[in-house]
Amino acid sequence: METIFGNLQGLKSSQLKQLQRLYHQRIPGDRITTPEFSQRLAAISTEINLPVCAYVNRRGQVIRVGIGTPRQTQIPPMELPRYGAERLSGIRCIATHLKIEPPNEAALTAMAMQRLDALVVINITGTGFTRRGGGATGYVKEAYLAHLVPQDARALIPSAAIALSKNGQSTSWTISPPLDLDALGQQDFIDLVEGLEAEFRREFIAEEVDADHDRVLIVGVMTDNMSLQQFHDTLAELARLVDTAGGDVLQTVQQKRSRIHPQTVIGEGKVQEVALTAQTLGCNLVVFDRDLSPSQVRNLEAQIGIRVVDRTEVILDIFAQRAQSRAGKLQVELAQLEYMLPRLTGRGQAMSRLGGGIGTRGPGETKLETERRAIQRRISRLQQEVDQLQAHRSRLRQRRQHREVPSVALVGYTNAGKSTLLNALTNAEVYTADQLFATLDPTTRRLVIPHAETGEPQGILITDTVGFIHELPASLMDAFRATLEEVTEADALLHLVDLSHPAWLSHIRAVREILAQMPVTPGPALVAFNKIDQVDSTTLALAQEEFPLAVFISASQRLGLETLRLRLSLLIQYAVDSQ
Ligand SMILES: Nc1nc2c(ncn2[C@@H]2O[C@H](COP(=O)(O)OP(=O)(O)OP(=O)(O)O)[C@@H](O)[C@H]2O)c(=O)[nH]1
Ligand SMILES: [Mg+2]
Repeated sequence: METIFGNLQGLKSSQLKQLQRLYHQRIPGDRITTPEFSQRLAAISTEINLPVCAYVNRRGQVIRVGIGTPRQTQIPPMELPRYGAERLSGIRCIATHLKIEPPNEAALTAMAMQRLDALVVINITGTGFTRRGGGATGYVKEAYLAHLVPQDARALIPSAAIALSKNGQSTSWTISPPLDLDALGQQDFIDLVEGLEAEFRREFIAEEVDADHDRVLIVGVMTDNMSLQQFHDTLAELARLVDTAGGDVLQTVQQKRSRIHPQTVIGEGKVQEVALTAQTLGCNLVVFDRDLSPSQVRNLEAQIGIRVVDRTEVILDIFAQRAQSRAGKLQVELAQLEYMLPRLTGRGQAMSRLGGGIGTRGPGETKLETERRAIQRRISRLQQEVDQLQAHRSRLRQRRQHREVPSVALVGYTNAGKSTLLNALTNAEVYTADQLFATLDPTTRRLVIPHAETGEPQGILITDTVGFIHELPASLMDAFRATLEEVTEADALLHLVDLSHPAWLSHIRAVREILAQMPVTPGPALVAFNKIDQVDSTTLALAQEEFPLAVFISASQRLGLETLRLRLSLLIQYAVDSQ
């Protein structure tokens, strides 16, 4: 098909034919362009008085002709051949430009985004003629040859999260001095691209962190309803989540917006910047700091050209990696399917909205339907299993209650030190780590504390639970209901807070919000501030003032544990009395 891209309005059919005939041109494999081809392109461009771009592959075939600038005619990422940071796309662009000037930044950016082999910008004179028997001449004033150059991508990763500078200084390309067409025609193209690719490869290998780590670009959007502090906390937490999931965060791009862009979350220019940054750094994953709708993911992926995921997907991924027990795996699978299902449906709807016609009939839609039903069946099976699990746990709990052993559930933000505390109090051996969501499965242990009234030793049960996080994905809440029931069924809660974390106050709020959303109201809670070995006196004083009833401990240093036991017994006493 000889499609001419861009706005064709006002073109004569003879002009359209001339443009289409460009597709029949063949450029010798080792030349960037030939004087004949350049003149011909310039002649058409002069006649229609519009810039024209021709895209040529390594075999010298013209694969795309468009009216407009390189930026306007650029190939959408999804249609580009597969390429990575170590390669070029194998496509070059020969563009005409109506003014006498070197390639501008928009054109160079388009080159970088598509990882073009090269960009030739032909300045046209506005005059010229066609010799008898064909052969245009005199249309070209001069030409510029631009191409990407390898750079040390690590220099692009500042510790503070800033985007590429607006003027593109940090993207590396070179532009030749103005060349005449003969000089341009004599450039050895194969030498140029092979030399460049060898360098790109060398650099890529040198900086490759780990082949099976995702190379991640984070996108943060600061909206009016959040403070700068909140925004930074969110981004820092997202970076930790990505890290925990096994990704390397190479860059963070931020945008301030009063409202989220409905189609792409961030604005059009920012999407371009993300695409460019991701290409330049060789990222293979873009992570957004908020939940994305299925159509937002689609739009973004189409424009950026690499996989785009949201925060929930990262959390689900961590859970999937952590799940050890059968129950844990079951609940994670359920959460993942529940997250996936509306996204599948969404895709189906989008496809049907395109209307009937070639490509929309046949197995596409039906396959999706079948897939959807299969997933739904699996979800109900899993849900049944979770119900059984729930019933089993509840029988265990009844047996305990029957023996009248009071119970306390350890709750708190992820990484607060819950498992460390359980281990310190009961000599349990629960896995602890400076990672988010180290624990998925609840562990219950017996703990002996003095009775509040008699002072006699009494046994209670204490359960370590899965950590909470801001905006805990709804699908996780649902899937983990069997596990979370440990929280609602306990007589009382011990709410552990990492006081050494700068966002401790907002962590308390997040935990309380999640507790408030639980179907059954949990028992009374005692707040315990942990990691006081890492806390300065100002913070300590502030916490004491805000939470006069709280206990201060260090689980790992075993500080304040005696006081904690005493306060726990008071809490139990109060909880049991008020039941
Ligand atoms: N400095 C200090 N570090 C602590 C203290 N208590 C726990 N930690 C550390 O905090 C990190 C998290 O501890 P965990 O016990 O795994 O935390 P958790 O609340 O169970 O976390 P999740 O299971 O991931 O939700 C570990 O690296 C612990 O060594 C403490 O009192 N002081
Ligand atoms: Mg834990």
